Amino acid sequence: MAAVIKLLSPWRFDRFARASKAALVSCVQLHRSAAVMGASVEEFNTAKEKLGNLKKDPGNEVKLKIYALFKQATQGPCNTPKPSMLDFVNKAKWDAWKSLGSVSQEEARQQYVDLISSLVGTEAPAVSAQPTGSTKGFQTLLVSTEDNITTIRLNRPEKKNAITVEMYNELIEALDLAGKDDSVITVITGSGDYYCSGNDLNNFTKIPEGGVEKMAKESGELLRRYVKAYIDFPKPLIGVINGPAVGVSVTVLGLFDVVYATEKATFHTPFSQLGQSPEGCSSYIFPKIMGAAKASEMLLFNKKLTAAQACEVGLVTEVFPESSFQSEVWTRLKAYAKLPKNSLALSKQLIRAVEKEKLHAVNDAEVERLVERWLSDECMQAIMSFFQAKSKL
Ligand SMILES: CCC/C=C/C(=O)SCCNC(=O)CCNC(=O)[C@H](O)C(C)(C)COP(=O)([O-])OP(=O)([O-])OC[C@H]1O[C@@H](n2cnc3c(N)ncnc32)[C@H](O)[C@@H]1OP(=O)([O-])[O-]
Repeated sequence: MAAVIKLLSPWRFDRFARASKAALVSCVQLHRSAAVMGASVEEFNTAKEKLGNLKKDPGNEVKLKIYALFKQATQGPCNTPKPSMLDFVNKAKWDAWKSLGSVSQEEARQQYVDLISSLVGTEAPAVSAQPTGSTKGFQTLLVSTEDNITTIRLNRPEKKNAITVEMYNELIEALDLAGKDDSVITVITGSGDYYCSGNDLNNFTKIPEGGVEKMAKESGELLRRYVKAYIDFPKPLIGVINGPAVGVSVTVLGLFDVVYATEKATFHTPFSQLGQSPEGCSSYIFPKIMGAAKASEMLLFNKKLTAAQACEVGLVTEVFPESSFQSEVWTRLKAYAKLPKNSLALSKQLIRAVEKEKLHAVNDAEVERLVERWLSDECMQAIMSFFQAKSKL
């Protein structure tokens, strides 16, 4: 580990940034005739320059992410042989690159730009009393505002963006800030090959002094606030589902205004498998949008839907081919974000107002049931099985 820290020290990092520039030149040459959507090569280039001007060392974990995104953006998925266990530095870099899986070069470029702008944003002096996504630093999210769009990117790709207690709290805060900033629309998406693997099951292993009852009560309160943040969100909220989605990351999609998915996304709510029960207002919204039987297949019998099936039942608005997903979706979102801000927000609020009270009541009831479930033998047994299976790998 000491070796990793040494290699990625600020001095070495500068060298890495300079080496990256050479690689970038070839990338620009390669792509100079291509029509570039999403983050352009120029934006990528600018982000790379901004990286060299960072005053604060962003830490090894972030540097590894920057490295991985750069490699993915310029060379594509990692196909090089795995370095030996004793080659700590190259192994750490290889692991970071490999964890991006099959993320496209275009998406990696977008994530690289978002990551650098979020790092620059946290260093920039506040220019306005009004909070904006781009001036807030988070540990588990990348939040940036550009072209009238605030993007909240779940950013634990090595854990498939599983939602820790910290991430729940940060998402609540990020949504609160996005609701108040100058952006016209807000987007939630994921880093890496998954959109999100749902609740981080390690949340259940951190038992406070008051015991499991206290843990269940606190988790319930957190979940209630988390779902409330979606119910009350005041402007259009768009899901850009870049890969598989599990559990609570699927259920809250019913509270989004529009959901765009890549064809490789899947939608899975394995609640009964985990001895749990539905949340995110899905016990009300899913039967409403897809009919009781289709909702039961998902919420009771753990049926995993493909993106096309999720679109057929109305959970997903539109499915895109993986190869053009990022460019098509972001082109469309940039056009949406040019529409009049207040008209969009007020129209969304009218649509939501009809059901708001009902949704809060459903949220309360679902949380109450889940708090009981978390204390049940069925649930504890299921969580133990997950960790037992993991330890056998
Ligand atoms: C609170 C409200 C109620 C919420 C309900 C829900 O959301 S219910 C839904 C709850 N969610 C679930 O039941 C999903 C549980 N997870 C899974 O079933 C699988 O991980 C997978 C199918 C998501 C991906 O399989 P794959 O073979 O492609 O990848 P991989 O397995 O190698 O994963 C890479 C690393 O990430 C780790 N990690 C990933 N997800 C979680 C998680 N949720 N938790 C903890 N850790 C998680 C994984 O352990 C591994 O860590 P390691 O070993 O490197 O230290």
